[in-house]
Amino acid sequence: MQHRHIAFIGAGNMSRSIISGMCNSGYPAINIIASNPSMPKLDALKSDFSIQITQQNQQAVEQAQVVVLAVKPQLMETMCAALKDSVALDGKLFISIAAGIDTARLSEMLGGQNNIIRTMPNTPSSLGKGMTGLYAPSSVSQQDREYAGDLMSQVGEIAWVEKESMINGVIAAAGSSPAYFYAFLEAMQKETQNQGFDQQTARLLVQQAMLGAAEMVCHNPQLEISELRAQVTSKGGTTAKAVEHFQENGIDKLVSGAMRAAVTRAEEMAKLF
Ligand SMILES: NC(=O)C1=CN([C@@H]2O[C@H](COP(=O)(O)OP(=O)(O)OC[C@H]3O[C@@H](n4cnc5c(N)ncnc54)[C@H](O)[C@@H]3O)[C@@H](O)[C@H]2O)C=CC1
Ligand SMILES: O=C(O)[C@@H]1CCC=N1
Repeated sequence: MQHRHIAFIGAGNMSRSIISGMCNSGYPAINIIASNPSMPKLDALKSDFSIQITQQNQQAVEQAQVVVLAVKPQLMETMCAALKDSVALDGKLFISIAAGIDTARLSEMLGGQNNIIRTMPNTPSSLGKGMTGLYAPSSVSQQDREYAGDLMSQVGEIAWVEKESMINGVIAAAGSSPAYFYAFLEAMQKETQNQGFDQQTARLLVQQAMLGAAEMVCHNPQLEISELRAQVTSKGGTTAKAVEHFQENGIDKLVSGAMRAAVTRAEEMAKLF
């Protein structure tokens, strides 16, 4: 990928994951700068990856061709207002990773800049196992799209969406969803402990089952997920009873309700911020 000068505004978990993926795949650290109001996360980034650091956003952005907007959604407006008043932004590519702020609103926050790509990554990016959805309005060049796609490919798989509203679908399916799996595993671990196992063994049992199941899905793209489920489910056996219990208690409705709640919240956030 092109090694453009890139600034990360906000040096939190997501920025760290992306920076780690970039450095591991040979992106020159000298071309990466991160800014954050406090020093500890910056110091860690410098010592782990030898990137440039600063506490001044404008200093990071001045030299950068690409600016990653990586602060929490509720802080985006104040951060962008200070930025547009202190640095010339024309000609730069902006890549937002924030949930619930659309490109039109980001453009407004940035004083009319319109070279903006929206992305929605997830936390497994920290292990290079991320899933990122991307959206670019038609005003963004092919070269800039390629750059953003290459960038997010450093930390996992990517999928472009045609319509911006579909980014909210990406949030529900991939951005937020690691937490759904954790919630499911927490419940499984608890019940495994109820069955008499100690905490550590209970965790090992459920986490290894989850890892194995995930690998089975990834390594068998030719099989529908329902077929993989069928392979575990002996007629009249234990799995059939467990799956029946899920179905009788409305697993599909529960899951779709949770995903819709995530989409609805993303829509609400778009109005709030
Ligand atoms: N955590 C997740 O699973 C995901 C988060 N996101 C989005 O990523 C963005 C960042 O999230 P995280 O990295 O999890 O948050 P985080 O809280 O770890 O990082 C945000 C960083 O921004 C810094 N910051 C606050 N005000 C600032 C300012 N004015 N200028 C520069 N830096 C400032 C904070 O000190 C913090 O280090 C959010 O917008 C979130 O919606 C997107 C996908 C997944
Ligand atoms: O919960 C959130 O709002 C963010 C976006 C996706 C994951 N975490």
